[in-house]
Amino acid sequence: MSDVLTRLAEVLEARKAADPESSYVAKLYAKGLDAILKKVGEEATETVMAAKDGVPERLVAEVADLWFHTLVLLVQQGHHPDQVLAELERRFGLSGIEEKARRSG
Ligand SMILES: N=c1c2ncn([C@@H]3O[C@H](COP(=O)(O)OP(=O)(O)OP(=O)(O)O)[C@@H](O)[C@H]3O)c2ncn1[C@@H]1O[C@H](COP(=O)(O)O)[C@@H](O)[C@H]1O
Repeated sequence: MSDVLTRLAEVLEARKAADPESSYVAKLYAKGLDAILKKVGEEATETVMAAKDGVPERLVAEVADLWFHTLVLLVQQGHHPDQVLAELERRFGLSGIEEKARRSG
């Protein structure tokens, strides 16, 4: 669905076999689930602070960090970003049908 997400997911999957000293992601995997969840929480907080500060470039950078760490979480848990994109597409498809019915009805 998204070329960037697909390629990044491949790299994140490959990092499961990498030396923790050679890679940020491999080091995070080695620290375990709690360390990954802590990063997701920190990046979510940093995203909120960036939005409050009103600096658009910072918000984009923090959301990128947040998305990245949620991707690490998904892959570590044996999932793939395509599953999330499919869920969003399903919801969008549903709302699209509702919207169409509302307009025609
Ligand atoms: N897209 C990213 C990416 N986005 C953010 N980050 C890292 O996420 C961290 C963000 O955390 P913070 O903002 O809290 O900064 P920090 O204080 O340096 O963080 P900590 O080291 O304390 O965790 C930084 O260390 C960033 O380098 C990323 N690290 C790696 N990638 C990509 O992931 C792939 C695998 O990376 P490696 O495992 O390093 O090879 C590569 O393709 C990289 O481009």
